[in-house]
Amino acid sequence: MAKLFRAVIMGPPGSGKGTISERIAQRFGLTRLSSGDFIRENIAANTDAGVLAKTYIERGLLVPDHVMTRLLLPRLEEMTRHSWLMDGFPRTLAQAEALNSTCDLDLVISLNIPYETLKERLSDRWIHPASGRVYNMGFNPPHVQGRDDISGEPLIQHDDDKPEALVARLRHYKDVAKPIIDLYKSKGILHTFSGTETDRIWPYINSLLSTKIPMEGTHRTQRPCTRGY
Ligand SMILES: Nc1ncnc2c1ncn2[C@@H]1O[C@H](COP(=O)(O)OP(=O)(O)OP(=O)(O)O)[C@@H](O)[C@H]1O
Ligand SMILES: Nc1nc2c(ncn2[C@@H]2O[C@H](COP(=O)(O)O)[C@@H](O)[C@H]2O)c(=O)[nH]1
Repeated sequence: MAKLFRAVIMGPPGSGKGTISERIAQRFGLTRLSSGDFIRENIAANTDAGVLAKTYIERGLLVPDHVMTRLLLPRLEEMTRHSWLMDGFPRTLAQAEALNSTCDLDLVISLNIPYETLKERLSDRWIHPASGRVYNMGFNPPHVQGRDDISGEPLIQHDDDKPEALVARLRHYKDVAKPIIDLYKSKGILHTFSGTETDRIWPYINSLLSTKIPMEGTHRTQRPCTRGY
């Protein structure tokens, strides 16, 4: 069995999940899986799941668990020969339990970023809706202000990225994330990183993963992801 490594990255809105998961994918050659990207693909393809998911996203709500698990878990079953890092799933305990019945995770990264930092980042966050590409006027601005670097299409800001929406969003995140964090802590696979700058957190994540991700040539047995949900 070729070496495999499966991990999840979680954190509140604006914590740098997308930013850090891109760096991890590039540095360690993992496949980056993003629940948001899966949803956008289904919305663009006008699938039943995409049409349903859109009605929730447009209201700034989480997509129902059964829709997310039906959307994501079959994709994980196709990834039995790949190492991956999942960004954005699980977001609820039900999702974590569904994932747990399907795949063995090696590691979970949890980002613990102060409220004021989240508020500042989200107020400067601009997104290309179709691709989910993310920019920040202070951290990674687009080449042309207001335009996506790849498509040139306009960037937008999410209403729920506004400061007045963040307090409620953050409270909801803490409520739903706590049992997931407790679950992974009890499994001994949770690693929490705190700070206000991704560039200062990154070296610690990099060195942790360098010790955890199997080198070429090492072999580990691991059950493939199977339809356990
Ligand atoms: N695991 C999930 N369960 C339920 N809904 C999800 C899940 N992942 C994504 N979504 C929905 O899709 C939307 C877009 O997800 P995406 O991760 O791209 O952006 P985001 O969650 O707003 O990012 P951030 O956490 O940085 O604010 C989310 O706002 C949420 O409504
Ligand atoms: N000013 C900073 N902005 C940052 C940093 N790391 C990420 N970001 C930006 O914040 C949002 C949220 O990141 P996401 O990856 O969770 O979407 C996004 O706009 C990033 O570009 C940082 O250290 N400083």
